[in-house]
Amino acid sequence: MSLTKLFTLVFLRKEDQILLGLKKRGFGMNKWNGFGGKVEPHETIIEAAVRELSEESRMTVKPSDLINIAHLEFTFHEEPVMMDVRVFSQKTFEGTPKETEEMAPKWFNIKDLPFSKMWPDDEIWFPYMLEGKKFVGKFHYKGFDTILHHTIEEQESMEAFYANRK
Ligand SMILES: CNc1ncnc2c1ncn2[C@@H]1O[C@H](COP(=O)(O)OP(=O)(O)OP(=O)(O)O)[C@@H](O)[C@H]1O
Repeated sequence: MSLTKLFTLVFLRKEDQILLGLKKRGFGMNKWNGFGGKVEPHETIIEAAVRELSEESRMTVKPSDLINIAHLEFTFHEEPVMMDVRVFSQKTFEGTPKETEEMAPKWFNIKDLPFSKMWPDDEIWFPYMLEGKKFVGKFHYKGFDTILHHTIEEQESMEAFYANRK
């Protein structure tokens, strides 16, 4: 793999609901997803997670409140780039979700998620997140609709996973 790009992905939770946003432009357009984007060179992963959440939904979280629940890796057939996605979940936040240039946010009941309008990998790993598990998921795509293969491994802690990764 010649190039790794770092991304964040944040999910806010409220009772039996989860906040998703309909992406209005760019990568993943017309799909529901959590809020996130590329980590810029001058910022930490946590700073990027807080910034992207605010830019895309106008919701605010304290950096120290964000809980890293998963690490996802996406690769694409015959593409040299690996997407390294850090996933966070949080029940403590401030604000009312507002539509922005990039996303239209909406609360969904966790039993009624719009998987047919989400990334195909979401349907595979969301159950782990919704059960409160920590995990590492790796997905290899052909195009943007077909997963050629994937793995998911539960983790004791994400800190231990990153510490033990070479
Ligand atoms: C392939 N399967 C996938 N499954 C679930 N989620 C996926 C994903 N692939 C990308 N994602 C997430 O989608 C966002 C893209 O962010 P993206 O719009 O590219 O970033 P950013 O806002 O910095 O871009 P611009 O400012 O528009 O250039 C980012 O949260 C990233 O984690």
